[in-house]
Amino acid sequence: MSPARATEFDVRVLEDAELRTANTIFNEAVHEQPPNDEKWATTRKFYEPGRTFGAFAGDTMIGTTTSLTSALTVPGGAVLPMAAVTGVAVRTDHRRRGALTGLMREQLAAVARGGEVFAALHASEATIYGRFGYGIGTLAHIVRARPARARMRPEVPTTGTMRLLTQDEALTLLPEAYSRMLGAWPGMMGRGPSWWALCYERRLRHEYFRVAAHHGADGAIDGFLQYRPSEQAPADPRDGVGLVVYDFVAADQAVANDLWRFLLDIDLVDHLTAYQRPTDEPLAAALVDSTAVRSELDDDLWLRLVDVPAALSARAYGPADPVVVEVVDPLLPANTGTYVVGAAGAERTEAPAALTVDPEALAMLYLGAWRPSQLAGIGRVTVHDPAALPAADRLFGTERAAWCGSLF
Ligand SMILES: CC(=O)SCCNC(=O)CCNC(=O)[C@H](O)C(C)(C)COP(=O)(O)OP(=O)(O)OC[C@H]1O[C@@H](n2cnc3c(N)ncnc32)[C@H](O)[C@@H]1OP(=O)(O)O
Repeated sequence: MSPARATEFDVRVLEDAELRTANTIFNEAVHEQPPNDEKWATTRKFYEPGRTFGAFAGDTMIGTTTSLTSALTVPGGAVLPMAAVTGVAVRTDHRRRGALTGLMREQLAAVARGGEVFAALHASEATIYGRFGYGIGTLAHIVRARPARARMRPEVPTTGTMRLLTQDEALTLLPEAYSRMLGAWPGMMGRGPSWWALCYERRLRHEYFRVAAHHGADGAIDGFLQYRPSEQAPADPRDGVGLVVYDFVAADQAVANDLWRFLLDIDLVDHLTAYQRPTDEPLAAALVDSTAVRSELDDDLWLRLVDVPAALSARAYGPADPVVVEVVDPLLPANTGTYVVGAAGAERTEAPAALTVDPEALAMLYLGAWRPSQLAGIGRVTVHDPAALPAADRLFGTERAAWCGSLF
């Protein structure tokens, strides 16, 4: 899909003094009350200097987008710079006139100029961002559990201890703990100070969130949870509340077991929802009653390869014969070209292409969320040489399912 729509608005980088207006436009677009002065003092910390754009009708800001400085773990373990796009909104009275298109064009051009290899976002609606070259790069499960029925099997390994953290402990201890786990999954993203301001400080200081950490045998934090009740406590506490888990990071399966055990053992909880769990998490099999949890497939990280040559050459590939892939990218034409992808890496070539992809399909393949043959079967990869598909499936496949696990 090509973003052919023209924009009738001026788009430029915002000054610091304009950020609160941008934040108000975003809050109103997602039906949230804009922050009061006290909450704004925390909220503004996630706006990094020079990374927020505004779209203007004359002197009036009518749309905005911003991004956090981040990074992406790619298959093989390399970590590359990424812009984590958020705060996207256009005022209701100026929609469908190209404001978003103008904002996306300017933002992607700036990300490319700044040398960030990827842009990524979580989409409010799945129909918006494909036209700008974003594709679903990682999938996740929404897990719904009935704690009363969800008991762990006795043989499930346990390790270390759980502890509730104060707000200050969470804000000081978790960034370093997370950075040690960043390479564990392809698809995990770097969490810089602006991410912690947006997703921890703002929530902990102004809403009712709890944080619990897991300490390993050496005393270091190797897993943690952020959660809150999903609704008002019932008049009769015995009816139980709903709990929603916003963050769940574990260094390994034994730690994840303990985090789940902790969550499922919290008293006076009727139902529990955890978003963004890995699609290959074996939780149901860890329970006495495997039907006490239900998993629903969800889109997770929408990825945009901004520098295709750098992205293709940075990841590891599975063992297979090389395949020549053509990329057609009307929005960032420097990416358009033909690449030979093989077990040893990827580089530009003049050889004829076996497959042709647009940036959205490439993003869906890049972290292994889909196989090339799957996308070929639904017409989203153009096949010039069908014999190349099995090799392409092996090349782009990953040892474990990619997982992002960070909302923003
Ligand atoms: C990463 C995040 O921050 S997620 C949060 C995103 N923000 C929101 O969802 C807030 C509510 N929505 C909005 O603010 C706006 O509707 C936006 C930002 C989604 C779209 O802004 P607009 O200025 O109306 O988009 P624009 O006019 O540039 O449209 C671009 C194209 O996307 C399409 N499009 C835009 N919004 C939608 C939508 N919600 N559903 C389907 N298609 C859409 C348009 O039809 C248009 O298609 P075309 O080029 O083929 O004609």
